[in-house]
Amino acid sequence: MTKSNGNRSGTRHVGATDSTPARRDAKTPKHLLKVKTHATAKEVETAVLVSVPPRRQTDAQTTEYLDELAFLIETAGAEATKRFVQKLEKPDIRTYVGEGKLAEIKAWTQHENTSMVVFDDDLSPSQLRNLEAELKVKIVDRSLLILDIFALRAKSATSRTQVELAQYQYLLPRLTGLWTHLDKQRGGVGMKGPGETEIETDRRIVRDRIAFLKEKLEDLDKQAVTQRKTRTQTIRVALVGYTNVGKSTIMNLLGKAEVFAENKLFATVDATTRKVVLDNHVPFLLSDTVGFIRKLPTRLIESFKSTLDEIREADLLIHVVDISHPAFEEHIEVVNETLREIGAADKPALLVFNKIDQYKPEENPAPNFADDDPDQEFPTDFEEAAPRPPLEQLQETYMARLHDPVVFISAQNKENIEALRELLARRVGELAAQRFPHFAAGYSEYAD
Ligand SMILES: Nc1nc2c(ncn2[C@@H]2O[C@H](COP(=O)(O)OP(=O)(O)OP(=O)(O)O)[C@@H](O)[C@H]2O)c(=O)[nH]1
Ligand SMILES: [Mg+2]
Repeated sequence: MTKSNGNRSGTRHVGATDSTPARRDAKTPKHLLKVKTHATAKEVETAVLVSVPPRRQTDAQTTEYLDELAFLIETAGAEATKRFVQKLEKPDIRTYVGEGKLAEIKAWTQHENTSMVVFDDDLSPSQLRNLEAELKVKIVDRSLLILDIFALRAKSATSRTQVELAQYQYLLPRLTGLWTHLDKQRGGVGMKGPGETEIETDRRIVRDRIAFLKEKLEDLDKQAVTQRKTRTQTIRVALVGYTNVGKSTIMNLLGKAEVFAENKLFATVDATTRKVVLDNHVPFLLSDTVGFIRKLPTRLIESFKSTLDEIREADLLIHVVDISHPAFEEHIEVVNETLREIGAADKPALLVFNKIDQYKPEENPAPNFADDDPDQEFPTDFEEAAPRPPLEQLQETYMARLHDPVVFISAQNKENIEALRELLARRVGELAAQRFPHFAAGYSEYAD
């Protein structure tokens, strides 16, 4: 772990890791790369997490969200070492947190090894600038963090172009802040200086680049559409769900594919499609897709259009849920909401509750910042989360409550996979019978 203070004296970080397509692409202007790239430290970077929950949010939820943010940080290759929480009606317009909290954060970052301060929301360009001026460490917001992870994971031409486009769209309104490191050199010179001209030049370059990337994506999209047209004779099924729930693991089980599955968020960024034949049933195409997460910026969702087309064009969705996660019900909501946003909410779906091996009833998710964080301002109003019911009870509740078929499995221990296969084969059979009625006689044995 580094003893020096991270990026304090270095170039500021505005959206790229060393692995970003932006950086590898020879067409990106050199001077832009210089300002937008930070050295990916060989040592583990340390991060301070900051959250401003609205007053109605329970402490258990706040902990849950901070745990998720810490997991995102870990996935990006850094380590969360401290959490600051301030309950406010809404974040401060100037510095996201209030003055007092900002002073506390500053005192901490000055005395403890801190590479960056990470905010669990998106910051406005002016908040970003003010915080950077005040704290003098790398400032990272939620979009930037997710973009960094996507950049690390994106492999295909399409997903790399999508990430690069999203990075430049993130960068554009924030370009003014890029020149703050010149302030000292400019001294008493007024606000209009060579810096401003350079910003305008950079804005133009970035806009050109955005236009170029959009065109490139359109071309890639056309190719993908042509490719997908050849698949119209086959039923298409897409795995969807919150990130890290086990989609790729299920894909590997059903599709005999080797898809990268890992206990990290956003292990999958590229969509993968495999032909699946379950025993003697109707063959179908199964796609593994990028996971969803709360507060996923709409802009980011939009730039992943081609990946999400895989979901939009599917005949059936397998919505995978990690039932061992304390916030699984909220995750279901986030996924349903995201499906609504991308126009895929009305598709037939199977709900698959995964990780039953890890489900622990009676467990209360307790806030863990209460004990070790003297800064928190609301220790008294901790609301206990209700204990979780036994698995059997949960199963009955869900089976009774939902219209869609439900199945409970452990992809890891291969528990109840047969039930999933049967359900899937039956649903695909039914859909095939509707889509291709003239063939119906051929598979009447399972289209019951
Ligand atoms: N205990 C347990 N772990 C599981 C199970 N299924 C998957 N996992 C683990 O959960 C982690 C995430 O699995 P993935 O298959 O990568 O999840 P994903 O939904 O594809 O994740 P992203 O691509 O990141 O959105 C891995 O470490 C898996 O080994 C299960 O049934 N039980
Ligand atoms: Mg995956």
